[in-house]
Parts: sequence; structure tokens; C-alpha cells
Amino acid sequence: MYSLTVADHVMVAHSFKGEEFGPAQRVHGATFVVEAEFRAPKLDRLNLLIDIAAARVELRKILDSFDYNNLDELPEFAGQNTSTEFLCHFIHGKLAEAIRAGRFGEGAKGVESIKVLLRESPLAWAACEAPL
Ligand SMILES: Nc1nc2c(c(=O)[nH]1)N=C([C@H](O)[C@H](O)COP(=O)(O)OP(=O)(O)OP(=O)(O)O)CN2
Repeated sequence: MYSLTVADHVMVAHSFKGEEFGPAQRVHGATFVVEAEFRAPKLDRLNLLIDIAAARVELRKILDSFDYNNLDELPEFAGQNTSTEFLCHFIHGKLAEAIRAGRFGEGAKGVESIKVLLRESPLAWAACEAPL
């Protein structure tokens, strides 16, 4: 199995509902480092898993849809606790959609699974991994 990972980052504000969150019930900021790992059992005719530039562009587009925003105010996230885990799943869904829509090009047809990992600090991170 091959894997290819691209990374970027996103800056947001958000708050959480639930006493379990303590001070994080108040609006606070977060800068997430985002890693998207694509896996495929074989390479395309150019010996690529997917084109790195295409992957970076698509990941950036997804992050731009909520970068520098208060997630509490975006209809897309209404009623959700936008936890690190939740955002991993959200980004995973958007990347899977982009691959299915052919926005990663022909080579991406071989991609079997994606893992999205978000680091919310050097001490804590979460990931969501699922087949396409
Ligand atoms: N499973 C998760 N737990 C928490 C997340 C998360 O995304 N997934 N996020 C937060 C907060 O947004 C923030 O990152 C940390 O808030 P904080 O209140 O400092 O929480 P800590 O658990 O680190 O520390 P406390 O001792 O509870 O204050 C919180 N949890």
C-alpha cells in the first residue's frame, strides 16, 4: 500500500456546548494543522498516487470555506460541537466528494482510503480514517 500526505493549517474560533468542556464553552480560538493522507495499492501510469499540487489545491479550497471564521456562525456547522474529531470527519467527507467528482484527476481513481488528521496543539490530535 502506498500513501501520500499533504498538510496545511486553518485558524478558527468556536465554542462548545456541554459542561464537560469547562472554559471551552466560551468562544476560543484554535489553529489546526491539517494532514490529509491518501492511500492506494498501486501507482498510476506516471508512478504517482495522486498529484501533490492537486491535493494541496483541493485541501486548501476546503479549509478556505471556514478559515478565519467563527464556526458557531456558519450554517454548515449549525448545532454541532466542532471538535477536532468532528472537523476531521467534515474534511474527510469533502475530500472524498472531490475525488468522486474527479477533481483530483484520473490517477486518484486508485485511492482506496483517506485519513485526515488534525493537530490542535503539540499535545493533542485526532484523526478520521475511512474508505472511499
Ligand atoms: N475530544 C476532544 N476534547 C476536547 C476538544 C476536542 O476538540 N476534542 N477541544 C477542546 C477545546 O476546544 C480546547 O482545545 C481545549 O480546551 P480546554 O478547556 O483547555 O480543555 P483541556 O481538556 O485541554 O483542559 P481542561 O483541563 O479540561 O480545561 C477541549 N476538549
